[in-house]
Amino acid sequence: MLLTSSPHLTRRLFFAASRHLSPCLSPLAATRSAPFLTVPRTLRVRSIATPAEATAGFDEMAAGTQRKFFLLGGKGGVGKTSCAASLAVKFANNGHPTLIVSTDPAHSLSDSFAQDLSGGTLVPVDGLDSPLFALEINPEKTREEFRSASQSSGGSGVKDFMDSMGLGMLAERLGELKLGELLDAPPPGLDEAIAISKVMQFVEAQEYNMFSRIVFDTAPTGHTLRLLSLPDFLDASIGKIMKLRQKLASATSALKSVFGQEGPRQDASDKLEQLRKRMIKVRELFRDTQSTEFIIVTIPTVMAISESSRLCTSLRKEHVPVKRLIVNQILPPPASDCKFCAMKRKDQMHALEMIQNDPELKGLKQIQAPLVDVEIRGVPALRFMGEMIWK
Ligand SMILES: Nc1ncnc2c1ncn2[C@@H]1O[C@H](COP(=O)(O)OP(=O)(O)OP(=O)(O)O)[C@@H](O)[C@H]1O
Repeated sequence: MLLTSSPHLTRRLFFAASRHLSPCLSPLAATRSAPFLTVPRTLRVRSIATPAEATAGFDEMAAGTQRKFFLLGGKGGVGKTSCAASLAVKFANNGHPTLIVSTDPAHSLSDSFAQDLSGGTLVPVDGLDSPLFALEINPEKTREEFRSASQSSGGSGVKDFMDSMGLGMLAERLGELKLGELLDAPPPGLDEAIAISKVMQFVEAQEYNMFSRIVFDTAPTGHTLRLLSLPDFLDASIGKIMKLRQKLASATSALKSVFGQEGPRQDASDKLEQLRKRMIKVRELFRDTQSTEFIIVTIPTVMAISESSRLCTSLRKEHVPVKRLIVNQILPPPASDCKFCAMKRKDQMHALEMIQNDPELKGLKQIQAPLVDVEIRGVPALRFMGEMIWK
């Protein structure tokens, strides 16, 4: 079994399990003439690219036992899950009971850890000495929970019912507030916002107090931006529902016996109020510089860096703390006369220069991570990646 707490041994075992690409494409090819198990890999992957911070500042990230949240996000396929999972493993190895949460509807935590972490509940990750748990949020389930609470508290079902009771005027008001639209056809991104509120529910509960580091593997940029702006929208929308419910309560007091649903309606009302409170907490959490940090993950291509710059602008607009930028999958200088590698590397260097000149990104602490010639999969590989990135 590929489990060990020794970084050196981990590296050796990881390499032993490695699958090799074409020597031309392999950034490590030049050093492969020597038996590869004995070559210190850290030396081989350090000599890359343009100015970057020497370390990620992991000590600062790991300092203190108060709970901290790290959200990793960026363009699709840049390595968000690998970076998030490697950070979670490193936190756990440093003694932090850690939870990694995927808010990406297309979960890949199970693939990244090479073990089944699905099911929408906390699952312990095997292969570590210290506690690491994973949670792949099930958006469909949370959407249904929200929908049923909403439907029973003023959605289109209530509207039809009120029409039939001859309370057309109130029904029109419902129409004005577009509640039917909100409740019957939730806007894109609602799944994630609800999912995050679910996470709050988890972290508020006593038995989850143990986690001092919570790492979020978020969905690609578009979804994540909607997630970050939705708490405001939902807070306002739910607020409207709540106000309307109060109006309804007085307007229909004479018909109470007909409605005859005080118990269930109160339940639904409470659920909405709880949801609204959680939304406010989520919004506060996203903006709290003491406890939260959004780490942008990118790769050295013009497209990815342009998108990262826009993401950074949006995060700042939302007052989400962002300090670090991971530039993943950087090719080391080609050690052979591979023209493809030379061209690719030149392209990457050009993209890295963009970061230095980008008003949004140039102030971030830049962490460069090399493209390695094996797929990052399983705890030993993630531990290895964590040692490269989170220094
Ligand atoms: N530095 C790296 N070197 C080599 N392979 C890498 C590196 N980083 C990530 N990968 C590989 O790239 C692929 C995509 O990585 P990952 O799933 O972490 O990206 P993602 O941004 O989370 O993707 P998605 O947007 O689809 O969720 C995986 O096969 C992973 O092993």
